[in-house]
Amino acid sequence: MTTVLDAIVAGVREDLAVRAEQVSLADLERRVADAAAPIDAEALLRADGLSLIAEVKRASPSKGALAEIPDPASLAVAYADAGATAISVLTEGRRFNGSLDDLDAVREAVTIPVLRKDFMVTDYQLWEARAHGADIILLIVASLTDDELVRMHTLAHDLGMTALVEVHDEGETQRAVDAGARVIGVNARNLKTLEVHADTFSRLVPLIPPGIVTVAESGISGADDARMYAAQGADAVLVGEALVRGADTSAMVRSIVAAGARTEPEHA
Ligand SMILES: O=C(O)c1ccccc1NCC(=O)[C@H](O)[C@H](O)COP(=O)(O)O
Repeated sequence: MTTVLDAIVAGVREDLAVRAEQVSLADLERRVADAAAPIDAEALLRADGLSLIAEVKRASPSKGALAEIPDPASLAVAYADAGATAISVLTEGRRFNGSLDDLDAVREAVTIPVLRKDFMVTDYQLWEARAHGADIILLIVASLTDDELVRMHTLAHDLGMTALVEVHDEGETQRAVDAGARVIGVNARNLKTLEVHADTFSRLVPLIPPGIVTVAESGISGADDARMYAAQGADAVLVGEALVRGADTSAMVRSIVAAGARTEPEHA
């Protein structure tokens, strides 16, 4: 049966083939050589307190249109000024209405780490991410073989980027750990069914060895959820919809950051 994730990845591969015709890998390699050095996002996410990765998200397969975001750079600046640790930029065009232009605009506008959030299935996309200034890339375990996961994780680190390795069940968590992941994102949204289960993080976090940075992703609606994940030991939360739909984005960022700062992990 074709899942939502399969359908997204099929579209990503088609769009990628077009871009690869226009910009060669050699061109990307030259741009990477000239690019500013990436920021060590892993170290920032590892720091005390709960970090917030705030997402620029216009639309999604689960909810359709969320927000127009005509100026992603000013949204990113608002996130950064209010205390976000990093900015996530969705660059997939068909379902999320994002682009590499959004990534460029955000990269230009902020000095904190930027995550290229996309469905990475080839090495080319990693070079592309770095050429466009990304400090972090997403590797979704469900859409990669073990060999691809290890190879792309290694390449991301060789390019100086942090790899956010995303899982949503026990098997994927083990695969991420075996691949040497240093930052694991536990996605409460099952990307095959789009169902969100808020208990996914607490179920999977015991399987993640100490020392690996953990990020709770999806379905986070505000400070109460952030407090809950901080108490369960999350190092960071990744929030999209609640921020782009909220009436006062800066206030919501500040409240999430403050909630995490005041919460001790339950096992501490
Ligand atoms: O958001 C979706 O509907 C979605 C569907 C299929 C694949 C990925 C999807 N989202 C990507 C994300 O991981 C989220 O944008 C991110 O975790 C933020 O989630 P939220 O705060 O719930 O917007």
